[in-house]
Amino acid sequence: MKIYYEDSMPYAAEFFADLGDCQVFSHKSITAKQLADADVLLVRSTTKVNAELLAHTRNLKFVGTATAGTNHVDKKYLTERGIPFQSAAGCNAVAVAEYVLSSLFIMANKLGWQLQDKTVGIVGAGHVGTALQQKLTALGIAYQLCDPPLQDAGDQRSFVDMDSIMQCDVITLHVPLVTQGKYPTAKLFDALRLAQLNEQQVLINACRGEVLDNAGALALFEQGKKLNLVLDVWENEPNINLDLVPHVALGTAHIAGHTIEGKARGTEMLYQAVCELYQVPATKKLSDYLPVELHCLAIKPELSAWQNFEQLVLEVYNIASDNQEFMATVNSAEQFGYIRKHYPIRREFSAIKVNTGNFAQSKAIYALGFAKGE
Ligand SMILES: NC(=O)c1ccc[n+]([C@@H]2O[C@H](COP(=O)([O-])OP(=O)(O)OC[C@H]3O[C@@H](n4cnc5c(N)ncnc54)[C@H](O)[C@@H]3O)[C@@H](O)[C@H]2O)c1
Ligand SMILES: O=C(O)[C@H](O)[C@H](O)COP(=O)(O)O
Repeated sequence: MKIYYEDSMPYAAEFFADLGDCQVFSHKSITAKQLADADVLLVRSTTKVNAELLAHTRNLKFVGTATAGTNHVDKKYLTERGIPFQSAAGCNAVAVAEYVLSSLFIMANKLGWQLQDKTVGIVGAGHVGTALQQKLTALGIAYQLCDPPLQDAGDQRSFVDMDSIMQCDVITLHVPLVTQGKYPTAKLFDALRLAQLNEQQVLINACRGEVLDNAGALALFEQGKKLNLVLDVWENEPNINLDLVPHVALGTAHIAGHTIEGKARGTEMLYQAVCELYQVPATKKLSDYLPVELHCLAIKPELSAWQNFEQLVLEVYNIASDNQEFMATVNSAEQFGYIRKHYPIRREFSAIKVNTGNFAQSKAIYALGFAKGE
């Protein structure tokens, strides 16, 4: 079996080496001819999988993306050719939820907020939206959910419409990029909707850049409109609109899902899918490879409950550092790609033990996802 995998998939060599002849490739240089003998093609979102890329493949039996988003894959074309496809749904939901939580603490400091008084509007209540819902519940922060497709499908949670979402203090977007159908998400936040936001609201986009009209946002900024935007994703990556960058409150290079766990879980999910397809027992698991985190944090009794929540969250992931590097260095498509490719190892809360002692809010700390200390 000839397996081609993208070089940004952590632990791909460890997972796939025994299954066949593995070839690692870069999205920058891969050609249709090189893939001619592929049986299995494994990518992340930087490789566009379409008729052009697969033009020479004759034996292709599986395409997988180790990501949640699938808009870089022409699924219709794969179906027409009868090639099974699988994504890694949910692999990085916790990572994105932790990114949003870090943004909330930093934005609360900037705006002089008490987070416990604010309401978060979650648009898209799938894997990421639900992971975020759980963390907000742990902290006792109010939220509203908007997800018409899930509501139609009979999800029993309580949902609101976009008009109610527009009243929330924070609006955070977690939808796939959908260009057609009953509930499209492309430019869901167009210039008209952006103009309705007031200067006390915060809008976070950590799903796909095309869900928010970047040119529209820039035009509003240039007209003097004050918007609090947190952008992890940008239209037309990696050729993003660099003029927009200095206007955003927090900006990052599409790394919300880039914890080591989030990325590696994607690889593991594709390993399981390939094993199933080839009816080989899946004997390897992520915990065989993930570095054991020895870091242990402690509650500080002299701080309030909310100060403790904040110090724990920011100790594990502080978006302000990523924002600082992004703002200082992003000046081209190449640099955008460079930041992503060289993103330092980031862990999820679950890798960090917290000693809570007799802290009254211990339950909340563990419900946030931290591991139990002594
Ligand atoms: N920035 C990152 O690193 C990162 C990481 C993970 C995912 N993502 C993006 O975020 C998206 C969501 O991820 P997920 O794992 O939660 O996916 P998911 O499929 O589990 O959930 C998406 C939810 O959005 C809902 N939805 C679709 N159209 C909608 C609309 N018009 N209005 C409201 N809700 C709508 C769906 O019903 C679904 O429940 C992915 O498709 C991907 O594009 C980005
Ligand atoms: O859709 C996803 O899973 C995320 O956007 C993911 O973080 C993309 O990561 P990349 O493929 O660019 O490494």
